Amino acid sequence: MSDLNLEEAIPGHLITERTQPLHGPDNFEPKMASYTGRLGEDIKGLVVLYLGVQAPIGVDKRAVIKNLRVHITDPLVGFYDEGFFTDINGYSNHLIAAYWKSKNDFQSWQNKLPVGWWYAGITPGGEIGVYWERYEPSIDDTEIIYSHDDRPEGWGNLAEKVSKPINKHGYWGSAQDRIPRSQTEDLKPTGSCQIINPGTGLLQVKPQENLVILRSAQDWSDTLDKERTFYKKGVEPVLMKGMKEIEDGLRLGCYFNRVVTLGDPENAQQKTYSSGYALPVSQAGLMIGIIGMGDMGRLYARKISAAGWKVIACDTPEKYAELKAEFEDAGSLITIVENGHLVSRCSDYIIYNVPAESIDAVVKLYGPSTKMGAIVGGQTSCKAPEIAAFEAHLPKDVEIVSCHSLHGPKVDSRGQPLAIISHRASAESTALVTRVLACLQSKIVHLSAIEHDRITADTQAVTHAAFLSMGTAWHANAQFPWELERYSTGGVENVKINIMMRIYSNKWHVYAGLAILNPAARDQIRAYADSVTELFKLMISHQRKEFEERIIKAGEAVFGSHKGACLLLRDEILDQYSLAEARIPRSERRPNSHLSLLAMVDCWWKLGIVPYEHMICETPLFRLWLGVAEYLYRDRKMLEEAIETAMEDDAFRMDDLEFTFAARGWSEVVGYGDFESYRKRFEKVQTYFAPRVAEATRLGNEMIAKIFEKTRDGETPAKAS
Ligand SMILES: NC(=O)C1=CN([C@@H]2O[C@H](COP(=O)(O)OP(=O)(O)OC[C@H]3O[C@@H](n4cnc5c(N)ncnc54)[C@H](OP(=O)(O)O)[C@@H]3O)[C@@H](O)[C@H]2O)C=CC1
Ligand SMILES: O=C(O)C(=O)Cc1ccc(O)cc1
Repeated sequence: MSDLNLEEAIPGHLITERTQPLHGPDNFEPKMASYTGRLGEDIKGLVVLYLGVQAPIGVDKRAVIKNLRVHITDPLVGFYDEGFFTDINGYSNHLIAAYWKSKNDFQSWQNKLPVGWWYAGITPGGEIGVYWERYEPSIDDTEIIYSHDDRPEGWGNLAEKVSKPINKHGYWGSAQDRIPRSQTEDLKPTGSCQIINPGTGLLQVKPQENLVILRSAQDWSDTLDKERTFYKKGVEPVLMKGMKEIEDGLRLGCYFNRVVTLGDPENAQQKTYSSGYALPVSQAGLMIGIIGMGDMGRLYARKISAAGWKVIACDTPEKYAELKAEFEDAGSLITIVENGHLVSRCSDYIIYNVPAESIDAVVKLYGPSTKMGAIVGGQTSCKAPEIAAFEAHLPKDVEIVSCHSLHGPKVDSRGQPLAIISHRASAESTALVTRVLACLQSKIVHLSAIEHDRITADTQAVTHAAFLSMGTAWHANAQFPWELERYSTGGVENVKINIMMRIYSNKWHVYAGLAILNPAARDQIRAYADSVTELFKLMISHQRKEFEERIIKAGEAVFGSHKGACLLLRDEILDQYSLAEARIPRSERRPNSHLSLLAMVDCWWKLGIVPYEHMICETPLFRLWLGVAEYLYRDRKMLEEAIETAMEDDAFRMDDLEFTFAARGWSEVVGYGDFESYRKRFEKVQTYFAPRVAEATRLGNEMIAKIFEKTRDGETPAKAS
């Protein structure tokens, strides 16, 4: 090709001194000619708009398309075309692709139209949906390449002319080399893809910076006989196979790809184009390591790989074959290896998902194998020992960015808090971790390790201590609470029973680790046991005045500033999720002393904790626990009944006695830092309740999903009465 006098692919006025390396071999000469469209030098940036209408096949979309078309056929629109395709979910789509030469032109066009014109008449939840994808690439973010010099395509239709054969094509990475900005920037992605739901059925997706958007087209309308047969039989099937592969090809780095035929189904042209949204090469190339493939490791591996990142994972060597069979199916982006050394040496970002009490030993074992310059984090619920292990055993060139999903593995991660702890890391590496974990669609909270442990001591450890104590007390009294009339009273009792069962259905080490290893947690659990004991003593000695005053004072301190605010929970929802066979009508319900809740509020008051301030790290269980406490304290009648019952009614006395023993017992075990005694206490109760765990888990999941679905959809909770 050297005799063809190749033109530089980057337009002359955008050439600058290159500081980034080219991807091709030195003195590369393309084997065949390609051309580019030359846009006018006055063009500083473009606006691209894909306007789509989507509906099940057979549904008439014509009226909606007509409404869009009316406004697209406007002289301010530089170029547009229309086409159709069936998407990966089997819906039929009509797609208008429109291009403007400047933001000003686009804005002038937009200003003529009423707000929301393009979805006017669309009913949320109806059969027809519309989408609006707008991109505003600056001119040095664009490139065009053609195999022929007489077939403009896409924004190439805005060009003044077509070049002579160009120099940068025919090698891997050449597309990036043709983009003017790649002369001085590596075009690595920054930020994270975000999905925002502003309500009213609209969903906004904001991709990270440096997303690759491409339109590639084929036009066989001029082919005849042999050439057409060659295209139809030899080229198109292979092309379509490739298109299919990248259509659901996050593993190849492509968010999605659509193959559009120009025209409409009744009048299809002999032209197709595909429009794809790809991750930059660097994302596809990164390897995410997971050490520990238990409940949380699996959740992370599945979500991260589904978002297009390559994952390499291990658990203990005995589980290698079983995990390999489970995760390495065709097309999977997950590779299973025998041990953490193999994960560590090739991963760019490693997440330890192992029990908290073994974090030091596991990091000590695999940490030295960590790839140079990698990022390492952990999922354990208490950060002090995890960070200490990283500092002790990781090479100094390794960065540390930890995380903590504040929910169990069976809870939908969307909208739940996710703590990111950037401990020893550049802003870039923290951003990378944030981008990888964006696939969980959680609410990201950036905290230091110390802040994290202080807050979670309250949101998690004390909450768990209360429910653990309930289970221990019911077991000590040989009761299944849902079989007893006095606990078949709906609302608050349902929460107590379901959450108690939920905790005992989980692994003991999860709760032991976060309570025993977090010094703040130990102190708070002790304070809770003290509150339980002191209130119980006032109850059995009938010191009503002191008891009542204490309850009211604590309630004022904790809930006083939230009087007008919305309640976190509602009885109607909680009532639905009961393990009991018979439900007692609300009017006939026997009040409870609610010692566990009164002591919780008393403990918050004594420790000066305002639990609402910790909502940034709320777990589903904490939200429920605070929700029922709030519910009790803001319903004057219910609180008075609880005080009356605590003082005068012996029906709950035995339960409250055992609850007091249990709270002190758990506090002691945690105080001694005794994992083995913790395990024994936990498993004894776990075994007792095991027969009903499956059903309780289902109910608990439904209850949590319902409550969080309401919150996520922005529905206002009940107003306080
Ligand atoms: N479950 C939850 O609700 C949440 C848990 N967390 C935290 O996340 C971490 C993981 O919890 P979770 O997934 O629930 O616990 P799991 O017990 O389900 O998973 C931990 C896994 O790590 C494995 N493991 C232990 N040692 C090694 C090793 N040397 N190499 C590779 N794998 C190893 C364990 O194997 P084995 O069992 O054979 O020892 C187990 O399969 C814990 O620190 C927990 O506190 C955080 C948020 C929520
Ligand atoms: O919601 C809770 O408190 C749970 O029980 C689930 C859980 C357990 C451990 C964590 O570190 C985070 C969440």
